[in-house]
Amino acid sequence: MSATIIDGKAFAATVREKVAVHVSRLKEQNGITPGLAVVLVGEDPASQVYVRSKGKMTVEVGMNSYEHKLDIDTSEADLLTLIDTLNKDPAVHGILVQLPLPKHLDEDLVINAIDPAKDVDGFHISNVGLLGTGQKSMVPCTPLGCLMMLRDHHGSLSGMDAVVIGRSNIVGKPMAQLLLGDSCTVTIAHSRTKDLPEVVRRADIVVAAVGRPEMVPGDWIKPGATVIDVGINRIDAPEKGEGKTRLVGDAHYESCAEVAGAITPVPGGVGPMTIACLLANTVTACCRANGLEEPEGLTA
Ligand SMILES: Nc1nc(=O)c2c([nH]1)NC[C@@H]1CN(c3ccc(C(=O)N[C@@H](CCC(=O)O)C(=O)O)cc3)C=[N+]21
Repeated sequence: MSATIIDGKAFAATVREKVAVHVSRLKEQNGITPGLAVVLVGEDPASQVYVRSKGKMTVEVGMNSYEHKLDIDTSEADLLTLIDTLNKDPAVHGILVQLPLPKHLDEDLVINAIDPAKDVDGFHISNVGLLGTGQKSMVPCTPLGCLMMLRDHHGSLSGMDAVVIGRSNIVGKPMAQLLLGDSCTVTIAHSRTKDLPEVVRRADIVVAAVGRPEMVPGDWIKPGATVIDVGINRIDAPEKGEGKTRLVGDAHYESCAEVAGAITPVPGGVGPMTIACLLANTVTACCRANGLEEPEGLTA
């Protein structure tokens, strides 16, 4: 059997298209332009690339993009002052503070200083609590993108066995909540899980989100299962030439694709969906802030 490739890049383009339609409607009918503020502390090259790509796509869908680049040794007080200003700015509907932050800054404190209504990452404790209790919230972008692809591929997820590998606050835990919300039987596996291969072999849906290159081999996958690969790992690729690298996921793509029913590639899978969902969340936040009807199909 050879897996269907779930084309996250193409799917993300359709999500951005929907976002763009809603943005133009907001502009024409309501005179409102959604705005997304991205805060980057320090000069991590990978983070700079992501921030640039987010800014570009924000503008492409017709929204306003506000980039705040702060010095690596910015004080916590100064960062909190900026967040307070953005919280109060009516032109800003979404705020994203790029993670990880430099070590001298308390990540939890900073995230929880964001107005939950503008927390388009869905990382604020109040959004985490709302999601956990099945109430309307801002949903973390990566798990939301995974859910959209799964719903698109399967229709209903009800009754399916899902295994999420990884228990992070930004992917594993919210992913499990979303799958539970769609009536999957959910297992969260992690580094201490006993007999991980056996646990994964039971799954109809495998979400790999650990950040370990190619750690899930094909012989862990139940024939026909769907593999959602959240990992984006850069590894050496001497076969491409000296000093060259390539991106791989947390699943071993070739062997998994032989047994899976469907699989997301890396790159071109979950990554582009994460950014598309960030834009979707910004439109949702803008509609909620203005008491307007929310776009359909762009939230959980
Ligand atoms: N507050 C916060 N929110 C985030 O959502 C957040 C963050 N901090 N910090 C960094 C990570 C990383 N992240 C990615 C998004 C898209 C791709 C993406 O589109 N990747 C392409 C490949 C890009 C390449 O070629 O390097 C792909 O998978 O096809 C990757 C990584 C969001 N993050």
